[in-house]
Amino acid sequence: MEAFHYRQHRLLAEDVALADIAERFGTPTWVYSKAAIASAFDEFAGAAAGRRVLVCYALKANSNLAIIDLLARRGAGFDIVSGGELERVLAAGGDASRIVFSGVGKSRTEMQRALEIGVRCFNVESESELRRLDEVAGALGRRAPVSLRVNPDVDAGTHPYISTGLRENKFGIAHEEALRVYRLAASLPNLDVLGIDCHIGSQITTIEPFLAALDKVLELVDSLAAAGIALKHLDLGGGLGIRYDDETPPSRAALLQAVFERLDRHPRGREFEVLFEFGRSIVGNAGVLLTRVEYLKTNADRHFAIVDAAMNDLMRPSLYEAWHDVLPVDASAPREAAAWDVVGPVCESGDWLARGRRLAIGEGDLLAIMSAGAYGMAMSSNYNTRPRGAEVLVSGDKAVLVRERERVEDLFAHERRLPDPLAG
Ligand SMILES: Cc1ncc(COP(=O)(O)O)c(C=O)c1O
Ligand SMILES: N[C@@H](CCCC[NH3+])C(=O)O
Repeated sequence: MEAFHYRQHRLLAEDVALADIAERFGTPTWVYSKAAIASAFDEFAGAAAGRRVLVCYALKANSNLAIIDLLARRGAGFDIVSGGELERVLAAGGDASRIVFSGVGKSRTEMQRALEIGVRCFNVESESELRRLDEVAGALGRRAPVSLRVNPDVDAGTHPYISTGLRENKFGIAHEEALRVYRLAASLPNLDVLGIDCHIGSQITTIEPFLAALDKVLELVDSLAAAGIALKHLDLGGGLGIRYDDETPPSRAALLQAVFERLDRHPRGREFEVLFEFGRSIVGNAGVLLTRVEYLKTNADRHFAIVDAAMNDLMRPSLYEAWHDVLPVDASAPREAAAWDVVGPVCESGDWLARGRRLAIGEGDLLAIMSAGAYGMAMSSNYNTRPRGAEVLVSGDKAVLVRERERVEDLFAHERRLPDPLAG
């Protein structure tokens, strides 16, 4: 059964009516389905059965502690990109030895902390970072486990803002440079070269780019072996897309099977442990943003439904012109359907969540902005001093608060009025 579905015209999350959640917790509120998150992760884990595979959940997609906890209990590893995300994994009970640390700009402090707690691997993205990591590890008297993130120059066919595997992107080490940088890594005294890493982009809806990147990775693995550098793992990144509108991404199992088939054709393909860093495909369709219509407003040109969620809550539409389906929470009352622009209260013309949607809605109605589990709350801000919404996790007929709604006073709690010397 779909996690979000209608029963007698009422939209439910599992067995809980979204209208009841709005009543209990207010709006805007993010609602996640535990079963949907668990089954997405389990589909990856099931497809990997019989192989040495670690699916590392990319925290950046949604870093709520309850979600980390849920995935940690199912055996997930974690892909992090900051010291903050590292602390979240630990606070949620995740295991340091299952963390891979990605990102182009790791600070010394972040490196120290990650070495102290013993992360699984650093995905290093530049020569300077490699040298710094060696130095930081040496000062601590430790060895740093490393992979180099290589940039395979593969077009993943995604929105230009989220492609990462092209030569022009800031990510990774150019494919042609990789052998030289690996030699450097192998020569530095405080590093252990463990693997190779590659992540080509996000919301990828076909299998081909993953296989093209894997081929480039395997070519490198062979050149490295010839140079006497033997790797233990391949980290193939994340990036599998989901259905927002009419996309038809491969299933999680189909992607993993295609990858394993390709690996099996390589003479040493079975020797490597395989890591993945999936984010969106685990949580994206497991969450919605629940919002209430404040006002309807029609001018000569457009119909606007002004809702209580905005671009500060879900910025994907304004940032990428991303499509999110919009569903009425109560689909029973027939009203004349018009084409509505669903917009928020923020003072920006770019503040919209959906445009030109045929919806039958009235003031006070509840709407669900669908497929909002990934890069929703995680990318939200407090622009216009808007407290961010609550987060609720549903399991069966239970709904629990997993993040309280912010209060306005929280938002300026760390600010100061003019201190004395400047007050005059
Ligand atoms: C290094 C890295 N790993 C994993 C991910 C997760 O990607 P996705 O949510 O598309 O699976 C990202 C984001 O694109 C990333 O930058
Ligand atoms: N934040 C983006 C994806 C970027 C993925 C992070 N590398 C989105 O909402 O689609």
